[in-house]
Amino acid sequence: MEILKQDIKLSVRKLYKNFDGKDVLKHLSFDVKEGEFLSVLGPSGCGKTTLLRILIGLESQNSGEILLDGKDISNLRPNERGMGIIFQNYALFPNMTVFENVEYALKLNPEVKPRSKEIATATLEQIGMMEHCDKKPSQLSGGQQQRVAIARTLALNPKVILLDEPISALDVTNREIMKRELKEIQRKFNSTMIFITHEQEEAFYLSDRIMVMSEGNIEQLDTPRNIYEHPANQYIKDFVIAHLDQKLASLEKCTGRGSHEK
Ligand SMILES: Nc1ncnc2c1ncn2[C@@H]1O[C@H](COP(=O)(O)OP(=O)(O)OP(=O)(O)O)[C@@H](O)[C@H]1O
Repeated sequence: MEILKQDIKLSVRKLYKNFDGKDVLKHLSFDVKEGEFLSVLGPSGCGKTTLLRILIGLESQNSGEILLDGKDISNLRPNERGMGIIFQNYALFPNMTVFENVEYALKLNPEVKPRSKEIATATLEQIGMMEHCDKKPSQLSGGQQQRVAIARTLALNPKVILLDEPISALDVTNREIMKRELKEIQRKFNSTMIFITHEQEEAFYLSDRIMVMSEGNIEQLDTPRNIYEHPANQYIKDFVIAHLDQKLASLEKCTGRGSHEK
């Protein structure tokens, strides 16, 4: 799928990382479009987290470039990159209320500080958490805590939001709810999101495009439909398609519906 140059938000060029003599990212190149939800899908150890940590600046690459809105940010500090990150464990401040958690980083920025209350209120309202604004994180469900973590990131209006397996820590019911909410939030805020996951269904449900990785390489980068209909190689057939078909078959078995009835 071709991307027009003016649509590119983030551009990664020949990103290479070596840990203790092992090539963990093998010269990855890819673009992310403005407003796109891109999933990075791969098994444990394929380099997903390393990629995310390099993008946000928590880890440095051995070589390669990261361009955001055409500007080279490869060597900037994390807080200078204009990106936000949402971790699996939410990382909320336990002693602060929901409102204080969202307002905290806004107050640290002199430019937005005067409007910190207004921005925190608007974001919490949009995300449906204003009614819980005086609660501490421990008084919230896992899904609600995750929503606060998302509100805290969105309030800072980052150019790109990175999500490190944000759904995996939730129980099955909350995971389904969060999946739907995440998609809604992304549409509402028109955010550019890069979502790390090892769950095939999650990636297929949420993404505009999926980047499938194995052992530091990109195996395929395309829309869910194109990947399903035109798997690039045997790895995609085994790791992605076979898994999805298996899930579909067990779903049909549970509901008593055959594939011809779809
Ligand atoms: N700080 C580090 N020092 C040495 N090796 C590391 C370091 N961080 C990651 N690695 C190695 O790099 C490889 C990729 O790890 P990474 O965490 O990026 O994979 P992943 O796809 O995110 O896996 P998971 O889903 O289990 O988190 C692994 O072999 C891992 O052991």
